[in-house]
Amino acid sequence: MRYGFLGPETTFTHQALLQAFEGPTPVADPAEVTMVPFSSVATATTDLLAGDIDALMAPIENSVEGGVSGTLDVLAATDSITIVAEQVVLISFVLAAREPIALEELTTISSHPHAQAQVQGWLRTHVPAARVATSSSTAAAARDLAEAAPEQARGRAAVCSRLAAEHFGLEILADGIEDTAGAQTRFVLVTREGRIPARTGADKTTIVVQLPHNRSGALLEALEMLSANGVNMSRIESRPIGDFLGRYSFSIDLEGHLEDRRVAAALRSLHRMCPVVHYLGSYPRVDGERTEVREDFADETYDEAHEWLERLSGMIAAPRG
Ligand SMILES: O=C(O)C(=O)Cc1ccccc1
Repeated sequence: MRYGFLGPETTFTHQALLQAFEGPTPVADPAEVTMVPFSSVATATTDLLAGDIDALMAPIENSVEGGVSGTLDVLAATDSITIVAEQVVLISFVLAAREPIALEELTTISSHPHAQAQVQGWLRTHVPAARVATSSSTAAAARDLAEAAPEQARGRAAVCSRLAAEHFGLEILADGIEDTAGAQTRFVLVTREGRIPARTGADKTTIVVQLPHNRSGALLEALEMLSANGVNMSRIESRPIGDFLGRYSFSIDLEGHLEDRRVAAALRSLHRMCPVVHYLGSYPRVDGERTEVREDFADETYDEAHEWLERLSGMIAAPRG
């Protein structure tokens, strides 16, 4: 099996993928997996859809910056991708260069846009004159600097993980330069085939919905369908659909599994109401936190209600004919 990730080795996405093979419920046997680096989530997604890779790890949400639009948009655009697992990685950055150098002498600092956003305060204070350049990943910034000709490496530094700096043999000029300590990024592992991992009792379900156009209170109505079935959300984000100004889809994480009657009932209601509901998958929560379900939202209660109605329906007289 071939699993894609934003490369090269030692990116945060690579760390998320390695984490997915550890712990009590590994997503696969690492001995059976070839890890394939990509330079963007978009190219990796094309290869996933074409069948060149079997799965792909991609960042979806950051505790500081919020949703990762590239991933959210890819997920919203296709029905043939399923999320099968999530991972959370603690994010901390170092500033690294080829040789020890005074911060005042730095002219260019390269990194991935997510990393740039998370260290911008530190860079403004400590290296205000340096230009910030974009790399395809934090580890790519470290690797490119390590491999550059000496005259091209002069005055340059990379923002990356300590692991990447050490792996590519760079000098760490400053450690822990993130503006928010303890920031985390959540990643999802997506596959092409529509097989849904079984319910564990500590699960999440991800959907993307488009609401009926120009209907006052449509979002409220949709949320009421979740609330009426005791379904809690752990993320909701709006993303432009792209065809007209003002048209948005909503990317939503729900607490629970498709196998939970309450989640299934909420999805049925959303399907009745919304022109588009993309079901993106149900998968185990990485924190293992089990969902507390009130008695009136328990599977048995839904089943009893269903049986009750079946009994009543059985009493309806056949039409006279
Ligand atoms: O560039 C990386 O290392 C990535 O995996 C993308 C990223 C960058 C910064 C925070 C989280 C993910």
